[in-house]
Amino acid sequence: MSGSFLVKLGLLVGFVVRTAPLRSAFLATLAILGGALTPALMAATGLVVARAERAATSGMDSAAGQGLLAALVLVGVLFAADQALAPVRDTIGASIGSAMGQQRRERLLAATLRPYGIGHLEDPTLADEIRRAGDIEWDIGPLTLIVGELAKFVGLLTAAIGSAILLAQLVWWAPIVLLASAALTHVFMHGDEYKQVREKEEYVGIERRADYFRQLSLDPPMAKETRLFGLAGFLADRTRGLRLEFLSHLWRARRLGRGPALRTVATIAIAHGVVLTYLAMSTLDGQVSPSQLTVYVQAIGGIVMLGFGSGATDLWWVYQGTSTIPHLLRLERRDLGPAVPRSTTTATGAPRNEIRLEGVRFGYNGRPVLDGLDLTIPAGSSLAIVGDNGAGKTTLLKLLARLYEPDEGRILVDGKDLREYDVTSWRRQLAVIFQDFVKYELSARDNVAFGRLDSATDENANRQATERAGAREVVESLPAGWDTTLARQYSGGVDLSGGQWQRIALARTLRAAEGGARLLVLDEPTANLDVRAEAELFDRFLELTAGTTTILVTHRLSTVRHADRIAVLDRGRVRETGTHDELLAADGLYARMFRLQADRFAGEPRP
Ligand SMILES: Nc1ncnc2c1ncn2[C@@H]1O[C@H](COP(=O)(O)OP(=O)(O)OP(=O)(O)O)[C@@H](O)[C@H]1O
Repeated sequence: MSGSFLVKLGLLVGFVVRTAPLRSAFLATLAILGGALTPALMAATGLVVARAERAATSGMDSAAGQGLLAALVLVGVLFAADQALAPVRDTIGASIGSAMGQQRRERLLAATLRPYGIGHLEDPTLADEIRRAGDIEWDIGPLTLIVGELAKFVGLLTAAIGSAILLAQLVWWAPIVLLASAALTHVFMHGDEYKQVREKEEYVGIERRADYFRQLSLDPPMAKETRLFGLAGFLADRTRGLRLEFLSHLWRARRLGRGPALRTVATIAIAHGVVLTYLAMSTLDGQVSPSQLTVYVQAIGGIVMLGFGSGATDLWWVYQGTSTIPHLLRLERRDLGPAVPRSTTTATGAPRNEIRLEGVRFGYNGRPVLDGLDLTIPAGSSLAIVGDNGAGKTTLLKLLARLYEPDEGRILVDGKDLREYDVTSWRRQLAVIFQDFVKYELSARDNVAFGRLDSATDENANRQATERAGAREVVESLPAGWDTTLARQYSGGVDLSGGQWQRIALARTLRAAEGGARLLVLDEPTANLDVRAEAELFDRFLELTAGTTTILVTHRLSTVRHADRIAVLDRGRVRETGTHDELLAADGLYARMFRLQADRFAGEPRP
């Protein structure tokens, strides 16, 4: 029980109170009331014993007999009240707990969504911190249970204080000795467990890794590959191994060594020996009556409860519960990246003239990907970007979408730095399909309508975009049409082929374009289509989007020739730009790439 525990406890209590002030006050009252019932019950039992002695000699009809009956009724009422309070306290505790869980989820989400970029989401230290601020699943109970446990512990503490007051009537030092012994034995028996909670926070990485293994085994798109490679058993073994590694730390901490066990026994023996001997001698001397003896023996139990049994368990839960809130608060304070900057410069209607990248440098973790890149994209034209794997094509698109900001250089849209524009309005000008576009496990309608959420219910627009993307037949073939969930894991759901998915994603982008997006960005949009479908679709696409600025990334150079201009990206820079014919005539990098692909398709290598 360190000072830091008390600070964390304060944070937890603060969180509880702010989440539900009235319910918390009611729960605290119930907990204290419930706790006070315990010493009251002890005193009432003493009364029963005292009156029973007198009633035994004077009979039940006597005043003493009536007094005994009254004392028995009192015991019954106190006992019933004790029993009735517990479920009410647990119910209120659980309701505050679930409100806290909800609050925490919302605050976690708000903190991680606040930055407008995505760089922070790729930071492993943040992923660990999110896990710590959430419920660490393994062996730590959900926050929902903690409030009830806290209330129970407050009850036990009240009961222990009441018991101490009762016992102090025997001799002032007895409660002090027993409280000290309860605290010491708790530390001897559970000290390592507390240390372990602190250490467990270091192991969230193991837990994340095990979650991933589980997902690899169970998530259908991944499971198909892992089964084929015969990885199922291996993954199960690795998951089990990681879990055991994680739990072994717990077990080691929980194993009660000989030293702590001996210290515990010795502490109890000495403390209880001293108090009980004093009590026995006082009873034999006639200073303590049998009824007082009954009360004192129970009071000893009431104090000791704090260190053992349910008191220890409650405290343990509370301790674990206190570990998550500081992480949440730290995460909220942590600089995860700039929040959406306030700007009154709307990007609506941009780009009208051009997008210009000037000396753009950008890298991940200090490793440069784009290195002094210059590129101009006239508004209303189509540009194809080609380059080897890893050349930085997708990275360039992400910079345009402001998912990252350039480390150096700038991106100008109509002569103004992109950073000056309001980021939300700029993103509304974009319609992007990334290579790894999202296959929403939702209805076909949602999958298309998400391109323009503010008019998602416009069925006509959804249909038109789908028709234009060549996805009408895909939707028509679905068992429940637009309402079909595009994932087999849901009842009535179906999965689509890679090409069908791509058409649906294209429909989503067109939906955004028809809703007013001015810059269409397609990262390998036709990689899953057959050659004929690709040619048809791309011709149609450029025709439909004529006048809209279009950036297309592709490895298929047969597609590229339809674009107004082509930019070749290599080693972080644009090395060549021009039309297909100009670049072939220049006989540079593009010409070499084109010949290589043409040879492959022709099947006859040229010299
Ligand atoms: N989120 C990321 N974190 C760290 N490195 C990254 C990240 N995304 C990409 N990279 C690295 O940046 C480089 C450029 O990646 P990028 O995806 O932009 O290339 P690309 O030209 O689109 O490649 P491809 O043709 O294979 O799709 C690669 O070396 C890649 O490993």
